[in-house]
Amino acid sequence: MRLNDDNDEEEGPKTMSQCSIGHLQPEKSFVIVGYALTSKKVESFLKPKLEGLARNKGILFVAIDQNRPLSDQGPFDIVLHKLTGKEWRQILEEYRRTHPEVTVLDPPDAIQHLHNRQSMLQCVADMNLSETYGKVGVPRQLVIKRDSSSIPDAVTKAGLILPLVAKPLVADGSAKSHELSLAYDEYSLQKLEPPLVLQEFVNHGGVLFKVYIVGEAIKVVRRFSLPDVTKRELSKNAGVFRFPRVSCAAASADDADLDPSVAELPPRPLLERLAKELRRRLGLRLFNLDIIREHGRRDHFYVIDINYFPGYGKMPGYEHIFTDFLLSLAQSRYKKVNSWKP
Ligand SMILES: O=P(O)(O)O[C@@H]1[C@@H](OP(=O)(O)O)[C@H](OP(=O)(O)O)[C@H](O)[C@H](OP(=O)(O)O)[C@H]1OP(=O)(O)O
Ligand SMILES: Nc1ncnc2c1ncn2[C@@H]1O[C@H](COP(=O)(O)OP(=O)(O)O)[C@@H](O)[C@H]1O
Ligand SMILES: [Mg+2]
Ligand SMILES: [Mg+2]
Repeated sequence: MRLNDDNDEEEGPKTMSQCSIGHLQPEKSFVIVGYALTSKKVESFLKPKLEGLARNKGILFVAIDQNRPLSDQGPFDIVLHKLTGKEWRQILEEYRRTHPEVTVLDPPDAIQHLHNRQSMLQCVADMNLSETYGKVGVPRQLVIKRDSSSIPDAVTKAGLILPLVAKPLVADGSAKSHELSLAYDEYSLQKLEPPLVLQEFVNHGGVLFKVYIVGEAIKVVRRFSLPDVTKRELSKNAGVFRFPRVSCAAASADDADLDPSVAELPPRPLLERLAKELRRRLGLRLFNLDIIREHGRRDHFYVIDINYFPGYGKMPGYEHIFTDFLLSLAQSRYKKVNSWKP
């Protein structure tokens, strides 16, 4: 491993993923990052600009071959991954146990915590963050494990107010886990398919904030979101409206001409508190939060979604932020190892 030489120049891509590490002997001078990602993720994240900048900073990305034992590959300084399945989780856990010198981003069990929409938001609810800069909570929600006919009763008992957003309980990245519905009336709730989370819909002016976290770094962008539901609309409409992949279809709202009270970003100190606390409680370093501001209440925020290793490719300047983060990890690991030496 070589420490950051701060050479920031961007140059053309070198597809190191196709090179043999042994041949280049990069372990002597480079930070080696093994990655296990879907081809979609490789395309959106591992763009030529990132690989080029990384290379200039002394970082090499090397594809992990899932058909070969992980221990036979590398050696890696860092392992970056976003794949699903129990088998893969077990491979990673075993690798973490046998290779404590490698930083695995992030621990599989911590990621697993985000694969359930109830446990995902529990940390935010427990924090009950309320301070000078505002209040951060989660919308009131109810988990329905089975029996759709019981939903109207359960909703009344819990005192949830319509409309409700119905989200699949499991958030494992599958297309199905992103199929959301908006339910306008109690009777129609029976049409929903458990297991799901029923969440109060919070009017937020049709814009949400994506808060990207990469280690200590935080970057916020605006995205268009579902429009507000007025009282009149609520009284006129009935039924369940389905949205197959509402969040992915949403365009950036950063350059849009928005009402300033809707567009104003959440206060930086509030986001820093929230991110710091969530990093600690979730045990994760790579994630984003979908945050909305209750329409008309400047300092009332709700976290509605947390995603592991999200679409960083859409985060402005992610190449610099990500490579700096990888170097900082390698540096702290280097310091630790050297402090053990006599
Ligand atoms: O595909 P992208 O680049 O839009 O990224 C997706 C994220 O979009 P975003 O960062 O919010 O723009 C997306 O965020 P949302 O859940 O849509 O808010 C997820 O993180 C998604 O991963 P998964 O399907 O939940 O495992 C992410 O998908 P993967 O790229 O990880 O498959
Ligand atoms: N409680 C809510 N109030 C208002 N809008 C919501 C709420 N929950 C979700 N949404 C809208 O639905 C979209 C998708 O919901 P989200 O929980 O982020 O699911 P996904 O994991 O599929 O992105 C959000 O980006 C937002 O536009
Ligand atoms: Mg989302
Ligand atoms: Mg999500």
